Amino acid sequence: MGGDNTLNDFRHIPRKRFGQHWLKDQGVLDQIVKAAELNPEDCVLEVGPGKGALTEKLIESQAKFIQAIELDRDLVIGLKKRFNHQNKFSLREGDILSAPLDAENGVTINKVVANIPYNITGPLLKRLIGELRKAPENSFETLVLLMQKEVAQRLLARPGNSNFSALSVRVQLLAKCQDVCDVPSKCFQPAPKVDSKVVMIKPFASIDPDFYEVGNLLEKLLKHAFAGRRKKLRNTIGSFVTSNDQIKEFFAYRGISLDQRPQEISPSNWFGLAKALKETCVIENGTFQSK
Ligand SMILES: C[S@@+](CC[C@H](N)C(=O)[O-])C[C@H]1O[C@@H](n2cnc3c(N)ncnc32)[C@H](O)[C@@H]1O
Repeated sequence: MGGDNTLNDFRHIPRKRFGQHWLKDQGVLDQIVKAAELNPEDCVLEVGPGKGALTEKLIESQAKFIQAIELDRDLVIGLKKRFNHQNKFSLREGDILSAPLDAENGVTINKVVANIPYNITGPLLKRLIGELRKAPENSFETLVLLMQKEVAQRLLARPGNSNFSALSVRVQLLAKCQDVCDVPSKCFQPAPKVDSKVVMIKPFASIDPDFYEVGNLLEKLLKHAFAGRRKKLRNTIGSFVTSNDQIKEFFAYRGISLDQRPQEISPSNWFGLAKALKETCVIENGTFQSK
């Protein structure tokens, strides 16, 4: 495409505050695009096109339309020069945490493909896939995201794994996560201090609206339990479990014990526990009391 595809096409000193690490490994760029399984119906959102290494591959793919959002004004100038003649591409200057998530040509975006700025990973995931207490604004079919390995491992971890955390529970209740590939720091220029990973996230298509009411309580429960992740449940949430017969029954029915630690409890059991609590408890002064 146009021959202008090196990282040095336009001079720009990478800005740390924008998490700027240019992906230079063609093999990884290809794997990201392949994982997104782009077809002629797809409209893709790219977060932070930077100098356009991934953008170029997305434009070359079968996807119908690419909507990119870039925060750094200096990069926007170079990107416009490089890609604005492409009629399947549009660039919005703005912050992905507040910019509209629709495409400028009116087409509904169904996939997100991005090498994301690490410093906004948490709020970005919340905006793109929603939260336990709040549905997302857009329901995307697939997200293929390159992120810090440590965070990716938490998204992928299963109960019992040392990386299993409150984030694992939150995300796994909202989406299916799959490992795509590891990305060592040498694949970037400049190289970040940490390694990365590409993850495919498929948000669940239908989430019961009641989910978010229970989710609100589950959020409190997770904070409480994972604040003492090495502690047995008995010592964090034990008092209201043992004082409530229905919750005791729930533990027995699901085969959960108060001698377990929070990272041993599956996402569906966490949700079930929150649901049972919602039916039987109220929160007063930050603690659970039987209704
Ligand atoms: C890790 S770089 C990826 C650049 C390019 N996609 C690549 O793969 O080489 C992250 C990009 O996101 C941009 N960015 C940072 N914060 C942003 C935000 N809040 N909204 C939109 N873009 C942002 C940065 O300027 C940078 O271009």
